[in-house]
This record gives sequence, C-alpha cells and structure tokens, in this order.
Amino acid sequence: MARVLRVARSSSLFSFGSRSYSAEASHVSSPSPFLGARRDVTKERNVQWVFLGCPGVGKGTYASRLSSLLGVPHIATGDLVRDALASSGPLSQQLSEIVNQGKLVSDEIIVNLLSKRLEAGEAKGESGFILDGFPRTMTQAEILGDVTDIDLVVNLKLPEEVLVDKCLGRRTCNQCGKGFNIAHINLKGENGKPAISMDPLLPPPQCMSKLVTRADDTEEVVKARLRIYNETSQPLEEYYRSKGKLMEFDLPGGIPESWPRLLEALRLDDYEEKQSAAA
Ligand SMILES: Nc1ncnc2c1ncn2[C@@H]1O[C@H](COP(=O)(O)OP(=O)(O)O)[C@@H](O)[C@H]1O
Repeated sequence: MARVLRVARSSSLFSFGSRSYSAEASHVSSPSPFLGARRDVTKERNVQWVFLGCPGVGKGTYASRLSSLLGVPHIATGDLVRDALASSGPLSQQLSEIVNQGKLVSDEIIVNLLSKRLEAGEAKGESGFILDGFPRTMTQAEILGDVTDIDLVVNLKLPEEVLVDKCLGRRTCNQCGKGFNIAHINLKGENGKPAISMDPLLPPPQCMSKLVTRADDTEEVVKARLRIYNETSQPLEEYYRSKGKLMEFDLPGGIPESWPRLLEALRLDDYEEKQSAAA
C-alpha cells in the first residue's frame, strides 16, 4: 500500500485547495456546514466531488451529467475495473472471480487503478473530478483524505425495493457506450414513505440492437453487492458526515424529476446561465 500511496501522492490532481458548496432544498435530508455561497464559476478551481450510493441508485447517471455540466472528468472505479477485466493478463482473471461474485476488489488494486487513471488525466491537462464508486471502504477514504481535499460527498438514496429492479434493467450500448434502463418502477407510497415512479430510459432505435447487460447484473450478484454495500457504507457516511461534507439526497423519482432538484440542491440551477455570462 505504501507504494500505491506514493503513486497517488505524486499526482497534483490530489492537491487542490478546498472549497465550499451549498444545498438547502427540502429533499436534502441533512444540510451540512459546507452549505454556503452559490458557486462562483469565474473564480474557483474545479470541483473534487464523491458520489456515494447503493448499486443501481443512479450514481453513474448523475455523476456523468454533472461532469459534462462542470467540465470535470467523471471517474467511475467500476469502469476502471471493467476496463482491466477486458484486458488480457493475470489481473483480468483475478478480477473476474471477485467481480462476478459481487465482492469488492482489494484496496491496493483499486487505489492503483485510480492512481493510474488520475495520472493519465493529469498528463492530458484534466483538473478536478467526480468520483463514482470510490471510496468504498474506510481504508480507501483515508488514503483519499491523506492526499487530497474532497469538497463534497453526495449520497444518493432510493428505497431498497427498487434497487434490484434498477440494476436488472440496466443496459449499455456497446457502440456509443451510453447507458439506458428498461425497468418500469412504480412503488406505492406506504408508512409515510413517498411513492416513487420512474419511466424506463429507453435507447434510440440505432442502439436498440446493440444493448448489452453487465455480467455482474444478475439477481444473485446484485443482491450480494447490495448486502456488501450496506455492510460497508455506514462508517463511510459517518466519516464524511463528521467532516460536514455529506449531502444526503433522496431521489424523488426518475431523471426528469430528480435532475433539476439535484441541481437546485447543489446550487447549480443557474450554472449554465452564469457560465455563458462570464464567457
Ligand atoms: N472502490 C472500489 N473498491 C473495491 N471494489 C470496487 C470499487 N469500485 C468498483 N469495484 C468493483 O467493481 C464492481 C463494479 O463496480 P460498480 O460499477 O461501481 O458497481 P455497482 O453497481 O455495484 O455500484 C464492484 O462490484 C466491485 O467488485
């Protein structure tokens, strides 16, 4: 791990200063001390954010949309693992056994993959990041905290009952790489919990015949991933909550309802306007 840490430390992507964010919308269940001023797009360095949330919650979807909006890379450790799996060599074989059982890859391997990705991005002039799927363990959180300042940790939430269906409905176009979801979610409101309905996110006709399902999105493996996530996420949430960096966000529904509310919670609802005014 010492070698891995040194690799990560050598990356200046890990050494930006800190900044503050804001969220006051009603669906943000625990407003934190990081709440403050609206983002001033003209002055500040690029964001260094983390997205937490159960498998299937939509971390990839929202992290990727925000990364396009803010012009920072969306770095999903699950994608790094899948790239490593697709390559030939001993690492691929080692990873496939772990991933296909829904287990977590070792901290050392994942930190190494992430360090390499950050270094490659740095060489291309990238700055800032939205991390999706990292950290997953306290060791990973401590390594990250040791080498950089994370500004904000967004914890996306959906009722447990819809997560398996969302994972089983995931599809990716193997040509354009875009993600879709064929699941129809219609959860009745009960015991004070709001109803949730989500329309499927269907692919355009040209992607229809090229859809693939992730090998680890079978019911058995999804359930194992959810169980492992639930076992490991609490200390992480506590860690970031105690630092005043955790923003809990209960998704109110599918993308059409959730995206504007998320932008509002992040105080980014007028971001595009301000950015063009500053240009
Ligand atoms: N930070 C991490 N630590 C350990 N293993 C990871 C990490 N990120 C991804 N993985 C591995 O890659 C798999 C796929 O990750 P991801 O695409 O984030 O899936 P999920 O839908 O479970 O959130 C995980 O089940 C795990 O084996």
